[in-house]
Amino acid sequence: MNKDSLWEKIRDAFEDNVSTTTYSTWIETVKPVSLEGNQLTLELPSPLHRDYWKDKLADQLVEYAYKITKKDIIPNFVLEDELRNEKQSSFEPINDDQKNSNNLMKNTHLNTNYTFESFVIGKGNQMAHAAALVVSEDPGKMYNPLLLYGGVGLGKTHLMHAIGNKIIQDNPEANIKYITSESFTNDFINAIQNHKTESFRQEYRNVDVLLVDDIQFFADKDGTQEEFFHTFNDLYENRKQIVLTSDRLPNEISKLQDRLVSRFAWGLSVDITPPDLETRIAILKTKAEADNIDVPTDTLNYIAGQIDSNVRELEGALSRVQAFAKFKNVKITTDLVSEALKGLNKGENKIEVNIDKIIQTVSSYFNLSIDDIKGKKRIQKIVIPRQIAMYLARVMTNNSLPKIGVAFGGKDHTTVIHAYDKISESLKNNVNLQNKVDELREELKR
Ligand SMILES: Nc1ncnc2c1ncn2[C@@H]1O[C@H](COP(=O)(O)OP(=O)(O)OP(=O)(O)O)[C@@H](O)[C@H]1O
Repeated sequence: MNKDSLWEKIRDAFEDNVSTTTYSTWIETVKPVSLEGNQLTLELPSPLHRDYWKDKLADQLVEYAYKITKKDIIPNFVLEDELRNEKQSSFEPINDDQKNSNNLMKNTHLNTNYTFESFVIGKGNQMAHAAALVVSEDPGKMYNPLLLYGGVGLGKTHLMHAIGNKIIQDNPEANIKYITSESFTNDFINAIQNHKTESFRQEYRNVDVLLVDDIQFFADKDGTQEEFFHTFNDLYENRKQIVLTSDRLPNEISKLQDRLVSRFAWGLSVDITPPDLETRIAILKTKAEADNIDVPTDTLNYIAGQIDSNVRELEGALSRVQAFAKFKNVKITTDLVSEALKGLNKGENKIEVNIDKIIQTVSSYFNLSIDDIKGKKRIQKIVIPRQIAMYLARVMTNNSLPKIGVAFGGKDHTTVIHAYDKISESLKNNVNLQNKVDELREELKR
């Protein structure tokens, strides 16, 4: 693989995982310079970019590069003018120590920045935090598996790493493995191809703690599910701790085998919901302090009021403001923030799934009119699509139940709950419905 194709893949991985702001500010501005051995040299436009990369993105880059190449790629960040002056020799690649300070511990793939100390507790994540803490203090005992679920960017991965970091801190000998379900799948496929399934099994079944991120991507992959089922059983029987994250409850993941769904429910499942205003302010305060950024309180309040989707977007907004102020060489004020975040608030920069779009998409998918979906007709042909639309509104948007009810022609919130329960229940064993809901989800994300 050459520098360009490797960088392209890494860039795409970032694009899928960061906000548009973060992507356009920090990722798109990078140019690959060379790939020599394991060292990937990247050119960045400013010292600020280099600080940001080293601080916030380098560990993610190493992780993506590892997934792509199965090698530990070492990033080397250089600036445009440094390259021009051919002073490259003064820019050492990141050595192992620095890499650790870039928060990636090689053996576990844990991000050492994601700790309980750096996690702000609020209404939406209180339970998840408490459960994670219990698991980290006594792994393999109380809640096994622990499943953290909820929307994107709400801190599931953070808590999962915090568990791993705490266990390592208390017991440096502990064998901890963090992996995304996609990497597990890739590892498994590679193992089959290279006739190394035995060592694959050894690797996964010899751990004390297995942390698997984003299990929704197991959907549809029967062979991997089968393998994971055995891994799970083995670890569980040996009282090893398993922690899982997912964007929804396992029974809502269509094409996840029933035996996995039931095992995942053996322990404790806790959801994380979007942070309220106070929590968002507290998170911003913590981040600003950690990064040594001087932001007046009312300006922080303003940012928290503008960005209400998730914590990742919130962090992206703060970074954008910071970069903006540095480039302009001015202090951060509410006016500056308003300029920096123009066009960005309320998730405008991502594909928005709102209730109206859901109603529209579902009605045309089933060849019905919008009035049918919003109306009161009780014939089967309409009732089911209406319930599917309500279900999607509940799982794909952050609207409250009463708000969803109102958008569906002024229905009571109990109707929405009923629709949600009905569809969730049917999704467990109705393959036809699963396919329809999957197709609709895809359509809505387009
Ligand atoms: N309560 C919190 N306190 C401090 N930081 C938080 C909190 N919640 C989330 N974050 C930060 O927000 C960012 C996104 O969180 P994280 O990656 O854990 O989300 P996620 O729920 O795993 O999302 P996804 O499903 O997209 O992987 C991280 O940088 C994390 O540190």
